[in-house]
Amino acid sequence: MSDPAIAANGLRKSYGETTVLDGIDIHVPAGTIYSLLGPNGAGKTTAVKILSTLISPDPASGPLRVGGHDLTTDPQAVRAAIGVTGQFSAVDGLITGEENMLLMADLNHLPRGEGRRVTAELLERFDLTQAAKKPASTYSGGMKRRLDIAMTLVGNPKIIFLDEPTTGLDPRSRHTMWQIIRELVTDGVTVFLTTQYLEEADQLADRIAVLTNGKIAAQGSAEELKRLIPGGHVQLRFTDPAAYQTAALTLREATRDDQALTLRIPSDGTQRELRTILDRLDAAGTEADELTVHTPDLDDVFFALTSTTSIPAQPAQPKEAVR
Ligand SMILES: Nc1ncnc2c1ncn2[C@@H]1O[C@H](COP(=O)(O)OP(=O)(O)OP(=O)(O)O)[C@@H](O)[C@H]1O
Repeated sequence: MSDPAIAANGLRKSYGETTVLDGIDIHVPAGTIYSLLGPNGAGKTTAVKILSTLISPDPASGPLRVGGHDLTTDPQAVRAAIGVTGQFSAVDGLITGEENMLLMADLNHLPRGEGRRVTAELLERFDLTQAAKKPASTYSGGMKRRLDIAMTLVGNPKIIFLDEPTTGLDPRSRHTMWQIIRELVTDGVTVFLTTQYLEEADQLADRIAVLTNGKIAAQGSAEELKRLIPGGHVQLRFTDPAAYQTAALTLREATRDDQALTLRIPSDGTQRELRTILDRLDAAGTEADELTVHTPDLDDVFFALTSTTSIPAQPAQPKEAVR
């Protein structure tokens, strides 16, 4: 297996008495999307700045490697492997989109012809060819973000840090950006994404880490995180009262709704649990007309993990997923 794109162990950062990152571990396999989620001020931007060599970690941190290079001893090699698109865009509004791109090509020491070729290709890819000769200050928010990512790609980075890439964008531009991020990964790029939108992490990330109080409170896929908090259940709906009665006698732990002919069984929604329920129904010779798995959504998880109180016993009404 190849080296992880990012392997940070015991990452620490304090400002005076304030501990912002209290020894967090981040492991991102190459070619995947990792999302760091956390409330405002949790330390997401600090983590991005450290991993992209903009600020130093505390010396007490464990080994930190990005792109296979040690962050402390070989920051130049890390810089050559990464691209960063931050909350403060690198786009210069006074010059055209094309000129911004050519400037990046110069900064990356691309020969002139090569710079022009890459610029034309990226402007085309990000649907900016028509606007290429206009000053970037005339671009919409979505166009500026696309130009910003295009500029990051001029250096052909293997790892890209996107710090809140869709904040302030309208839904259509946000979806375009999601598509761009997915395509980056298809091309083999690793994406480290911070976002304040849970839906964004849910849509894009292979792995999500929830950062709170300087520590990672939980990490996993969106589905794994959703299973961490209570509220999941399987609902079975019947049209035949006799089938319903048989099932209710078989699944005695279920909550009954005799009017609606539905049974609700607490479950984490895993394949194993579903199979067990279906096997028990089979053994009793009965069959449900509809089976629905209800899982808490990522909002429920986020609030449960980042609130100061413990996980609520009654989370908000879970979203439904008919399977
Ligand atoms: N240079 C600094 N000196 C002192 N404190 C700092 C400095 N930079 C950041 N902080 C503090 O570190 C904490 C984390 O900030 P950071 O910007 O990393 O959070 P964030 O999770 O990115 O938040 P947001 O979503 O609001 O951007 C905040 O409390 C912030 O005030």
